[in-house]
Amino acid sequence: MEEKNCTGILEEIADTIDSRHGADPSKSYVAQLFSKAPDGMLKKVGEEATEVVMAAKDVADGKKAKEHLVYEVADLWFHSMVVLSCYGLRPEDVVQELARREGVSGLVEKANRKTQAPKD
Ligand SMILES: N=c1c2ncn([C@@H]3O[C@H](COP(=O)(O)OP(=O)(O)OP(=O)(O)O)[C@@H](O)[C@H]3O)c2ncn1[C@@H]1O[C@H](COP(=O)(O)O)[C@@H](O)[C@H]1O
Repeated sequence: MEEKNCTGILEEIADTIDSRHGADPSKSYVAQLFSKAPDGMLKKVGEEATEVVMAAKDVADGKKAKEHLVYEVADLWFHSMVVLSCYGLRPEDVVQELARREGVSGLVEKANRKTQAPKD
């Protein structure tokens, strides 16, 4: 399979997800998730996050191959992207935030969070 640029593929999937607003839930899984928002949509993120933790443990214990973790993280990223789209946000917004943090020690960033966190 042709390897795609990471940001490019995230943007393409986000475009598809965005296009599902108002779509028929019987024809689109993303439209189904939007129709269950917020609770049903957000519940999936919690489930997928738990599955990532379990997959990582299984990989660490040698019970599962590393690809299993990749598979579960892909589910988590996908469901997180659905939530972003629901609130008018894009993966580019997340990448921009990560870029802003790049090179800043997590310890320094943590200390700054108290003064720089987004306002409620
Ligand atoms: N990347 C994904 C993607 N990753 C995972 N999933 C779905 O996310 C679900 C993962 O949740 P689970 O493992 O809990 O599976 P499940 O039990 O079937 O899910 P539920 O019935 O509990 O919702 C599965 O149904 C997967 O098929 C995805 N569904 C869609 N996409 C992308 O979204 C696009 C639009 O999808 P549609 O709106 O369905 O056309 C697709 O072209 C893809 O690019």
